[in-house]
Amino acid sequence: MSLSRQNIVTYSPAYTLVPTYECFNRCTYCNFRTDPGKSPWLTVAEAKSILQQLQNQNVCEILILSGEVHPLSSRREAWFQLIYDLCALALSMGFLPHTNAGILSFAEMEKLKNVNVSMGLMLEQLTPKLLNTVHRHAPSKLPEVRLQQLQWAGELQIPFTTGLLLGIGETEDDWWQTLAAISDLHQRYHHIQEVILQPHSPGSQQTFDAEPFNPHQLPEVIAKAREILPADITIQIPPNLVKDENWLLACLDAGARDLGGIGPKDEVNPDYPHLQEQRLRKILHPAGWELVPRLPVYPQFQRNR
Ligand SMILES: O=c1nc2n(C[C@H](O)[C@H](O)[C@H](O)CO)c3cc(O)ccc3cc-2c(=O)[nH]1
Ligand SMILES: C[C@H]1O[C@@H](n2cnc3c(N)ncnc32)[C@H](O)[C@@H]1O
Ligand code: MET
Ligand code: SF4
Repeated sequence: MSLSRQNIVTYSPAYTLVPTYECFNRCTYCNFRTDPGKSPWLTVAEAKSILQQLQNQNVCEILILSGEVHPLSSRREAWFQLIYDLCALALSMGFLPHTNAGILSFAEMEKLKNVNVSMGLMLEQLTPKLLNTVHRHAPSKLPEVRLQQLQWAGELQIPFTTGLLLGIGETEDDWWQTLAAISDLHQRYHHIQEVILQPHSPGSQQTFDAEPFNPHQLPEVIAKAREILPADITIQIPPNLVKDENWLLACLDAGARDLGGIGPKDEVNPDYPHLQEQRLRKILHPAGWELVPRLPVYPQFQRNR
């Protein structure tokens, strides 16, 4: 690698499609979900008209981010088919789909592999303590179920994004254990392309009454994560959740090298708008960083389709 490339920070010009906001889980930090049956689903026709407007706008990634229909619900199959059809549509229009639709069966994951360039699922935190608090009514957040998703993605050789949600009642030791688990799985399957360190950021819809994760702690977490994770995993931080410019720069100094998907709306944290790309450049450039767009699949994972 040439010296000049050491000061590069990447981001993915992205647009988020939401098949449905309805979710049978009730994570208390969630600002996204509605109750089952309470939100109309996105139609393929609506998605097509959105995607047509995005053509020639330099957007590559279509993030398909969804609330979850219960695996035993009679509506599960239609839900899955919609997600599949949205991915296939995006691909056919020249975009690169990345799906995070929560917990999938092995067969569902195997099918989605054919219409995604990469996929994602946050581990959040592996400590079972959270099942008594923020995840009490969220069966999809069982630690062993989420770890198994990462293992299946490895078996299927799907380039994968995962991460930690920070500040939801875990301890520092819990961070290192969750990171070590990601590291172990990657050493077995070599499929994790990036790890998101996502600071809990309270929004107007959530019931979880806690402070935002202290951004001043983030550089320390990143530095330790850099030590725990294999060097070929990139650390991603969401710039809209790290408001202070100096702390954003401190995160880069600590080892973060990617700013994730940047688009018109952060569907998970709608109360935290993204800075314009030009504004970000103005913050990063004086500090010696070059902001460069990337695809939702990292070069080392790119295969001919
Ligand atoms: O704009 C966002 N993008 C989110 N993304 C997308 C991410 O920033 C990247 O665009 C993708 O990882 C593809 O590179 C996620 C992807 C995942 O697989 C798992 C969780 C997230 C969470 C967010 C998020 O909160 N906001
Ligand atoms: C899609 C991902 O978004 C994250 N997520 C969900 N709610 C919040 C919040 N209030 N603040 C920050 N991140 C959140 C979770 O980690 C989830 O897996
Ligand atoms: N429901 C999925 C999860 O939590 C993805 C969207 S969260 C707003 O993993
Ligand atoms: S965070 Fe994901 S799983 Fe949890 S309630 Fe929200 S949409 Fe559902």
